[in-house]
Amino acid sequence: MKEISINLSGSKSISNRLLVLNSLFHNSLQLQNLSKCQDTYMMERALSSKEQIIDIYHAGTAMRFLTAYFSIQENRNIILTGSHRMKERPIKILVDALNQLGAHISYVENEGFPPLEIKGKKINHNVIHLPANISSQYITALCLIAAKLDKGLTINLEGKITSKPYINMTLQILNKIGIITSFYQNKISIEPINEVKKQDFIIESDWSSASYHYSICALSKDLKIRIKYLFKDSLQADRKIADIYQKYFGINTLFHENVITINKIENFQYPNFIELDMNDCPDIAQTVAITAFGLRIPIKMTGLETLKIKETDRLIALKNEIEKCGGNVEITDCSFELKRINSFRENQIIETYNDHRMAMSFAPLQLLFPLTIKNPNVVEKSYVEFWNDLKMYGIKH
Ligand SMILES: O=C(O)C1=C[C@@H](OP(=O)(O)O)[C@@H](O)[C@H](O)C1
Ligand SMILES: C=C(OP(=O)(O)O)C(=O)O
Repeated sequence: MKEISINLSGSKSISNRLLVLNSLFHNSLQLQNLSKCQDTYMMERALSSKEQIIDIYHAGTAMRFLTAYFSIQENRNIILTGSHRMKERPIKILVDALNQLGAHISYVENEGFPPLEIKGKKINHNVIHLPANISSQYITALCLIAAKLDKGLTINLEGKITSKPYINMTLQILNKIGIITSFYQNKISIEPINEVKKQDFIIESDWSSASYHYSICALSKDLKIRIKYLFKDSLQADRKIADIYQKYFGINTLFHENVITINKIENFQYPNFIELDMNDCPDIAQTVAITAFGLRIPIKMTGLETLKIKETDRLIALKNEIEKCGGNVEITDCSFELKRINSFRENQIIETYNDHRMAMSFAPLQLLFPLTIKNPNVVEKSYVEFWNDLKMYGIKH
């Protein structure tokens, strides 16, 4: 059996939260294993920028978290902008919430979308209501600045809460650095604090990046993959990949100290049909869809209402590209169903629509049949070493 060892960099979600907190709390945190990805670079660059126009390119977390961050930087006026796609990703819920709290944010081009003009000022109010069904990043953005407000913040969430583990991640990070929070039913409360203690924070590696190695393991003949610095008890939503692949795709995960090993379970009985709610972990929907396609297992995923406002409309992108390769897909606004898998159509050119996860989720299919991934460098948004790591499996771009 071939054994491969992979070293991933830190979680992009954890890294981008900690960078904002570090900036708010005078660099009290000594961060280790920070993500090397482009979205984290964009966050670092924005936080140290002295410019008036700050461009965060494709980074959703940077756009949302920095909107809140800059709104409380007194005496600083900036324009926060991003890529063409970022200007299509909605931000009104967060802007309305911050303005209701006392911030001064306006739209430079289209109402409800970046770019934003943010006039930093002291925020006076400390209770807010906002819809929770569009993006958890709006809620995280508010949580990150909450302890810096004089009276802290109470956030009342309305409707279904999407991507909830990401909110839990934010609150657990706040707790770890000494900020008191509570999250009960639909109400989050965060207490004010002036300073946090000087401390080290070691960032767990990125489970979303690990998901592509799970897919490779599932589509390979016989592989054992070791991935460093991933934990059973993780802050990350996409840790769920281990459970999904164990249950449906026959991949066993062993958690050792500081490292996991994954391999195929012998004589695994694959299901005839898979049904999954992905509302907690939207970023691995593409990985799971492609593994199911490669293994020829029909699958229905629900809870995907946020996929259409990510780097691209991921539901349409998945349908288009899977159908090119021989699948039959039906989508709605919030679901994806791979109904039939005909014979694989080789040598297709896979469009990536500027979405890193389209490139990375389709790449493992090359273990089964040849295909070409267009604009392979999009992977840098979250996983700079992706193609280098895939060379170890003989997968090239
Ligand atoms: O808070 C975070 O770090 C993230 C939250 C999720 O976004 P939504 O809450 O918009 O689904 C996820 O898709 C994104 O990649 C990262
Ligand atoms: C959706 C993603 O990122 P963001 O929303 O932060 O741009 C992602 O990484 O899949």
